[in-house]
Amino acid sequence: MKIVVLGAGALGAYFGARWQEAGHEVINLVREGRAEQIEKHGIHLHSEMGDYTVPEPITATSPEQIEDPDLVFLAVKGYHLHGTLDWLKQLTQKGAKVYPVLNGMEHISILQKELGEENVMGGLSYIIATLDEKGHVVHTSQFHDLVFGPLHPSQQQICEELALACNQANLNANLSPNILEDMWKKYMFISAFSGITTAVNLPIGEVRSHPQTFRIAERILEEMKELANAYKVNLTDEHVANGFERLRSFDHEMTSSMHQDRRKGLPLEVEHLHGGALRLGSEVNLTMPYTETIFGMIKPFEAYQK
Ligand SMILES: NC(=O)C1=CN([C@@H]2O[C@H](COP(=O)(O)OP(=O)(O)OC[C@H]3O[C@@H](n4cnc5c(N)ncnc54)[C@H](OP(=O)(O)O)[C@@H]3O)[C@@H](O)[C@H]2O)C=CC1
Ligand SMILES: CC(C)(CO)C(=O)C(=O)O
Repeated sequence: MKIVVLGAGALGAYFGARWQEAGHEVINLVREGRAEQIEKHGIHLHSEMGDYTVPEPITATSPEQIEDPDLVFLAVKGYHLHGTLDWLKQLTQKGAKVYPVLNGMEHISILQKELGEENVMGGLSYIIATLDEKGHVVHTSQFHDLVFGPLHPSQQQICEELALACNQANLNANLSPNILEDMWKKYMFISAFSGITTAVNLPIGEVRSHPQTFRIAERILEEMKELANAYKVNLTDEHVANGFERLRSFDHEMTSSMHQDRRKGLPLEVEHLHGGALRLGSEVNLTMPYTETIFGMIKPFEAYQK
């Protein structure tokens, strides 16, 4: 497959490298700064699932340099989504489908409106990865999972081709028959996990040691379930219980990517995640007091620089 990685940061560079390792053609479509960094230091994975150096990383700095792309793996932060739309339009006009892997939900309707429903697949990822000072990927979890599926009947074939490509690679992949529900499950979970860890600036183990604090995470799961239900996605109390159980099962030091970003003094995706949930809630007259409080607590750090 010919895969364009748009957003060759922690997650994009990681999965791009895994596909390339399996023999697929991967083009990292990057801005100037990242192009220079890749030129200087290459793409390297420090990974619990096996280190890997991409022998000859391919970069492009404009879609005009790319012919016949099959797929765009879109792995930018929510606050960079709008900056990718022109390039995405050019790539979809060249025949590519877009697999967005961003946390959250708001980006889906934006992409569908801008690119056409037939061009936007559903997707998400479970991984814990970040970039070091050389722009190398540091992958610190035992999981490196991709979940994807069609949001439009015309996408079944590309999803099956991607599943085959993933089967050949050092990663876990799941072609989901109900990707919308899976995305909402992740959105529910990440709103609680990233919300509580980022707001109190502590890893999940510390949060768990204070039941009053941990309870807030459970309340956010419940609010997100109500929100999904308001959008006719059937999340249940069992999904809430599973999400809460997952938070219980994480290692003491485990934390969310948003909290890692707060620690590094990087911008935060809180507007896309919690802000997006509140906007969706207000459209269906759903009040979400815990989500609103967490949103307000994180907001001052959104553009915080060390
Ligand atoms: N990291 C993780 O463990 C996980 C992340 N996610 C989600 O995945 C998404 C990506 O996260 P992550 O990989 O951590 O983010 P990173 O910040 O590491 O990477 C994002 C990359 O996008 C690039 N980018 C931004 N705008 C553009 C543009 N217009 N054109 C080309 N490249 C662009 C940035 O490059 P530049 O240097 O030019 O700014 C950067 O390299 C987020 O939504 C996150 O929530 C989900 C699960 C886990
Ligand atoms: C829940 C987790 C760690 C797993 O991928 C994640 O998505 C994040 O922190 O952004």
